[in-house]
Amino acid sequence: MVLGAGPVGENLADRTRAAGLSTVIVERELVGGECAYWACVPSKALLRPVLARAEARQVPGVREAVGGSLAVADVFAHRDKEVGNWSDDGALTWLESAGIDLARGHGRLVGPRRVAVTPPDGSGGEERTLTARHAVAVCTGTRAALPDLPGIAEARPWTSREATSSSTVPERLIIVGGGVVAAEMATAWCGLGSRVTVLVRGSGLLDRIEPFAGELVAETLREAGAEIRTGTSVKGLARPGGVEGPVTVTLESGERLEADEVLLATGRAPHTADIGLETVGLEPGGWLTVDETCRVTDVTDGWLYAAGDVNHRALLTHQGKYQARIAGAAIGARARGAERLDTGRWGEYATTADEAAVPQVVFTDPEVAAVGLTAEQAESQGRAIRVVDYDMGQVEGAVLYADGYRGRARMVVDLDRGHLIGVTFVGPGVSELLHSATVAVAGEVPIDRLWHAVPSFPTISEIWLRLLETYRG
Ligand SMILES: Cc1cc2nc3c(=O)[nH]c(=O)nc-3n(C[C@H](O)[C@H](O)[C@H](O)COP(=O)(O)OP(=O)(O)OC[C@H]3O[C@@H](n4cnc5c(N)ncnc54)[C@H](O)[C@@H]3O)c2cc1C
Ligand SMILES: NC(=O)c1ccc[n+]([C@@H]2O[C@H](COP(=O)([O-])OP(=O)(O)OC[C@H]3O[C@@H](n4cnc5c(N)ncnc54)[C@H](O)[C@@H]3O)[C@@H](O)[C@H]2O)c1
Repeated sequence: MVLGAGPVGENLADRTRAAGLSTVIVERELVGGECAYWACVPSKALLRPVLARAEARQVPGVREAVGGSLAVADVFAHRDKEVGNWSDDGALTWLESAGIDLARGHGRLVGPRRVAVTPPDGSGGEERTLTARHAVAVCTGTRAALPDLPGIAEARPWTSREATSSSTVPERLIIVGGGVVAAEMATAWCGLGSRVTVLVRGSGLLDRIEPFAGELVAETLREAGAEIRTGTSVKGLARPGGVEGPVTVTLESGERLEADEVLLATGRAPHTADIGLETVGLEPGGWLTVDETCRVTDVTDGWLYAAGDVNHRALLTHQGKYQARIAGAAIGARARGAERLDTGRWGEYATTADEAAVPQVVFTDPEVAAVGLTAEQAESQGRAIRVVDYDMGQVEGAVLYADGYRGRARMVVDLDRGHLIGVTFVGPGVSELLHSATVAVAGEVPIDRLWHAVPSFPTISEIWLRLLETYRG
């Protein structure tokens, strides 16, 4: 039984079906989850035109043709199409073809292996209790975590949901936060025509990635007209004129800023407060701690699993789906009576990539793509490393891609193991470079062998050659 039909729940259900188990998935909103309707998909649909225009403006001969503003109505219409107009009809067809049953409603554990499903209000359905023969997998994802600010209810701030689904461009938009949602939404709404101000509590954007990435994104946002204020905390919100009026943001310094909307991009909280964890001896409301097969620790008989955002290992769709593939296979194998699974490092039933090779692309202008450890993270783990940086603007393929290409790459080499443990790129078009780095890190490809992986001329991939040449001296 799978609780939550986001990308992770869907994949886990698919894998347990493939393992021959009858599978039911419980979903209280839309099959497809946050990712499909209010996160990855709509945000990328809003960002793609902004990034395409930014790149085209760096190509002589094309620059002049794309000088104007975006056709925002077309951008929104395309976004709406990509999210199926917030209908899950397509996903239902897939569930049926995969042989997965759907129970619509809010799922809540009511004891070991038992889940009560409360149908949505007004559906006329009745609560029923389902019992799993083998396992229950919690894939309930997250919601926006909002700070406890005075005036927040009255101010009706945007969360990631409104920021990805709005079809109105606010004239002035304040974004609170400096993480991935803040950076991407600043890029999107600035490109769509809002005057954007980003209020960052810390010293810069994207502080979990190599510092040069956030610095270049901030520089580009500033050039596009956004204001990025670092070391700035918010004390309160207000919307004195009611819903139609502007919102006021009061800073710790006492300064007041006014905007038409304010987006709080201040992190995520797990959907675990109301799923009956207390009925199986777990604390409600927190992230679920799991082992390498995504089995929740401290549950007698090991029937409870948690995959995706809810276990807080890596809040990314692709990484959650990876966990789902492994957890689904482990549930299937254990149901067949397997007593020992290969859960060793990089074993068939181990989510090893979660700690060794998590890739992430941030779709800002320019794009940021990173996998594995930053230099600082590697050092704090006490690894003997060598860091190699290269200016991507010196690579012929990059210069041909965008006139005046600005970007940088870093590889972190583990000197004891002789392979890469982290790679970061920032620059136009780097998102499609990332998988080469992921293969090198997850495959632990010896750095001497990478020397024989020859990148084509003249592509941006020649950054690999430049990094390796610099390393070899
Ligand atoms: C603005 C934004 C942009 C993002 N962009 C990207 C991106 O480009 N790439 C990327 O990899 N990641 C991105 N992410 C992160 C990504 O959205 C999450 O990692 C991903 O959605 C996690 O999938 P999930 O299945 O674990 O959870 P979710 O997608 O949150 O799905 C959980 C599902 O469970 C349901 N549910 C919850 N509780 C219950 C219950 N009690 N009973 C029944 N159903 C329940 C929910 O209704 C939901 O459908 C983004 C996040 C945000 C906020
Ligand atoms: N392209 C992608 O892969 C993508 C895109 C969007 C989101 N995501 C995922 O979604 C997750 C959530 O993203 P996010 O940006 O909401 O969270 P985040 O944790 O990345 O960033 C939250 C930011 O809010 C700040 N913050 C927290 N509390 C605050 C407060 N009270 N006042 C001011 N600032 C405060 C933090 O300092 C941080 O800068 C991320 O983990 C990310 O991996 C991924």
